Amino acid sequence: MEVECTIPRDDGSLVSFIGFRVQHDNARGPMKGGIRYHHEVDPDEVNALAQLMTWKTAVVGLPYGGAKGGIGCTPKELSKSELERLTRVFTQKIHDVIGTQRDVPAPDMGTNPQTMAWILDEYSKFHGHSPAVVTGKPLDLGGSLGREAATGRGVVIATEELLADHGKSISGLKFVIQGLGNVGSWVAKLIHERGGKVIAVSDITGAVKNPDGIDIPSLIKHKVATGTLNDFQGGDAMDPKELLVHECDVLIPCALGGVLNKHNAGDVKARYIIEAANHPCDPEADEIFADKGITVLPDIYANAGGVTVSYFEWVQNIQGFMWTEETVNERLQMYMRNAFHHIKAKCQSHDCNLRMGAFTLGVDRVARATVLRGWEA
Ligand SMILES: NC(=O)C1=CN([C@@H]2O[C@H](COP(=O)(O)OP(=O)(O)OC[C@H]3O[C@@H](n4cnc5c(N)ncnc54)[C@H](OP(=O)(O)O)[C@@H]3O)[C@@H](O)[C@H]2O)C=CC1
Ligand SMILES: O=C(O)CCC(=O)C(=O)O
Repeated sequence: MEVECTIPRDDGSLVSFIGFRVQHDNARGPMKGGIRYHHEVDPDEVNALAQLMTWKTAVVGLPYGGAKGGIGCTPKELSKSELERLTRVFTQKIHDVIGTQRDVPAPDMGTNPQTMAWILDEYSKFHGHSPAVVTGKPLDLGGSLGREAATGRGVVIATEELLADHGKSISGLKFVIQGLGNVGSWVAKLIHERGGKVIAVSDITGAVKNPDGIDIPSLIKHKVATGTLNDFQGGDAMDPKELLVHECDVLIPCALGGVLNKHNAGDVKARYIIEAANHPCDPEADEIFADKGITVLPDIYANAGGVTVSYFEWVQNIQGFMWTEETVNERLQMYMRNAFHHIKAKCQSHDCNLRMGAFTLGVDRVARATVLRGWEA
């Protein structure tokens, strides 16, 4: 669905944005997926991201299908009240296609718990108080403990599983991270806490490196205070284009799609790539990585911690009972570990790599639900 959202700017002038909600599949349950605010949002991208959600929810065994939404805008150029008006108008246009048992949005790039609070409030004007219509909400409105950190925490659990499978652990390895937003900052923090050396980090404002390991809590403090990585005293500035091909053990893209492609894949020096972002590696890059013996942990598994804790949030809202953060984190670990073992089993039975194993697992589960419902052609 494509909708035009016209809002008054703070100066009274009118401006229009195009918003999308794509619902890909609901064989396994209500559709689920984030809403992205970014200037590159377009129908093809939202469609591809919605499909990824279908396979992702199936890979981790959640009772959901897949959807995704977005608005083509640059959130940093809009004031808080303009973002609120835009989110409310978008919700007015899509309220009758989303719903607790139909399609449940959540945050993605450029959106956050406040965005979800506005959607919840606007949706509830039409349908009555409906906390489970969105996840990733603020705690005061029924959000779950642990959701903010969940995608990053899931990425780190997935990384631990992969490294353990190769007889390694995070401690002492060198990591490079692209993006220091919700996902990237939690990935960096948790890797640092586990003794990994984060030797280079970038965001949209620049990149910083330190071969001895960056003090991540100080870097995050600096970014929160200044809004940028520039002028951080605990490392040297680097060319952001160099970041993805910087020497390291593990490369973790946590920002945009398509950043690893035929132009730079041949120069990547990492031994492992963990897809914390959605589709950061294009198919040509995948082939180059396979030839170079670089192991890629695919997005539909690696970043599934976010939607897993979104599921926990939805369950808590429906039950009207809040879990402790410890319970959320323990159950997240269980889902991520189980999924890794199920993917590995597919890799073994089909003699394929982790991406193919994850897709085979997800597609099989969706196909079984489709057939059981009697929907097959
Ligand atoms: N949030 C979630 O729960 C989930 C997110 N994902 C995926 O993870 C990725 C990141 O999402 P999230 O952290 O939520 O988004 P955020 O908007 O919180 O953060 C995005 C980060 O990417 C940085 N960035 C943007 N463009 C560039 C660039 N060209 N080079 C380097 N850094 C860049 C931003 O920089 P700056 O800080 O300067 O703006 C910011 O640090 C996306 O691909 C998303 O789809 C996947 C699963 C769940
Ligand atoms: O938490 C969710 O429901 C969706 C997260 C998401 O958009 C994603 O995994 O890409």
